[in-house]
Amino acid sequence: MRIGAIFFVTVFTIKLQFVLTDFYSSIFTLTKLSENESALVTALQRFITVQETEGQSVDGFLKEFLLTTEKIVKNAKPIHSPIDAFHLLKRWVDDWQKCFDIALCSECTIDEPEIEFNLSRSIIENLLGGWPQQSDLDATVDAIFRLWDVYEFDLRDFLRGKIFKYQTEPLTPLEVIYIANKAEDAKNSYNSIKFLEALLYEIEDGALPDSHVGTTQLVRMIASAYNRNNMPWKSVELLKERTKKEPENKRLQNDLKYFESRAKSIVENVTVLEKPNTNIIMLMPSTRIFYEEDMIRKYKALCRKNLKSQKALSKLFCFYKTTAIPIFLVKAELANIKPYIYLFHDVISENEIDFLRNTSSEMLTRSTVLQDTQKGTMAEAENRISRTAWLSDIQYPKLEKITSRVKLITGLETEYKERFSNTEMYQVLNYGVGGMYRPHLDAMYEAAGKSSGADTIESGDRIATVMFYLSDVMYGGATVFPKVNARVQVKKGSAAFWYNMHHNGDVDTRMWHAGCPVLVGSKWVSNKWIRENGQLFKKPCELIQHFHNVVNTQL
Ligand SMILES: O=C(O)CCC(=O)C(=O)O
Ligand SMILES: [Fe+2]
Repeated sequence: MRIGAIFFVTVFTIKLQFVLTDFYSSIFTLTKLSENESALVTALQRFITVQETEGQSVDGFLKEFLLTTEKIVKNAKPIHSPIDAFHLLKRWVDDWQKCFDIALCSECTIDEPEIEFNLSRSIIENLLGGWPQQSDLDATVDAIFRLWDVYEFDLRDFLRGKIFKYQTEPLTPLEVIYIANKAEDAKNSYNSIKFLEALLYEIEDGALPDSHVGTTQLVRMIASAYNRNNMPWKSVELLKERTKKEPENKRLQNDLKYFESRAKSIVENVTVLEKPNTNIIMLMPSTRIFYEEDMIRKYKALCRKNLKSQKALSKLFCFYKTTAIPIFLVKAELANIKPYIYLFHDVISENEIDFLRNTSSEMLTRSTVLQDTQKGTMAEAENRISRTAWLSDIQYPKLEKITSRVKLITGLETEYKERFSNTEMYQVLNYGVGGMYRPHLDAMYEAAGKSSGADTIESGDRIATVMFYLSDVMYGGATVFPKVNARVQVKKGSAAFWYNMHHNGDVDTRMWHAGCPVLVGSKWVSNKWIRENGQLFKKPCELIQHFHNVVNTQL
């Protein structure tokens, strides 16, 4: 019986049809996790009930966790923000795992509730293609730091679950300390101290509960962090303030004495806690692309502008087409003047968007970052936090209609073929927590850190990009062009179009662009890359006039 049980569990565990290497890299996969949590709750409820009916004592953690999680799952909200993702992953990686560990029983037989409960885990793991790991949680904390760095949202609001006008469940003090510790582990004292200070102020103001962590303990943690950063005078200041409130506290007095002597012994006290250079480069050090500081500064500034009001946005680069424009555009290109990015509104229907997203969904959960690298290069895969699916016009003839529309709006040949093609398959992307695509050029040439494959030799390079927006995003996620100071806001049903190459075949190095980190929402886009092949006798732009009623180039 016992051997049977072990065999049964093992079969379920190893019979994964596909393996998800991570969950954080797409909001879609995180949503799958959230949708399956109620099955875990049901399994835990059943486990507790059976144990109680059998007169066995039930572990206190299980009962308490069930109570809180039942409520959360009942009122489950979509996974929109990094806070939602953090809560979800923390539960799956730490708490649910702890439940199964508690119920793990090597001596049990198959008819015992422990086996049934652990089996339910294997079934769900099998269904999902994996179980979230510590690395998912770490990536989510990284995303929080990256988003704070780029968007500079109010940290105290953030702890209360508020990101600009979006409101979700607050972080618990223990969760904030967890995040602060992760920053400390990454030698990022600035973030660690800022998160702890925000927590202290929130607790002192009564906005967050101080359960589990007393404010005294928090003050001691902050003081010691300042001391580690050669700012013992700051530790002294904090503790002096605190000892006034708790004159009897011996620990505080001891700490104070120690920091006072440290302050005296240090010749040069640091006066300001330096914000580390936590730009997005440092988060993915293995990339082969080196960014100029200026590019990153502009990238961040453009991403941030995205959060300003529509009114402020409309002052930016703005350009309307008339029937006379195409000629003017060609001239502008030849004269090496500012390149243009066209924005088309309502260019893809709800029905087509659903088709692209739904058809990709299953592929997204199967595709791993590694599979993605087979199409591009390692550097390309590391450059973005998203999941990717490729849909071919041949396999899905419904897509041909969209492809002919691309031909109409661009004036370029767009037929998709397996070889010597005018275009590539549709690439559908869903971004993850803080998901982004770092600055890059779409053309495949070497200097952009990409290697070109056989298809590039046969079909030519990516002469132009048409990118459809398949979702709205509440905050963040704009497409920005740091070298030409342009930004395209995410708008469901719109498409952006630009040339990646000059008419002489050289890559247009002004067209560096990036997907800004997604702050709140789930961003879906689809690229249709147009190749050089077959475009020789085309006069790009000419056909735009036939479509000018859907053209709006306001960026
Ligand atoms: O998502 C975005 O805004 C940019 C995506 C992009 O540039 C790409 O997929 O090549
Ligand atoms: Fe791109």
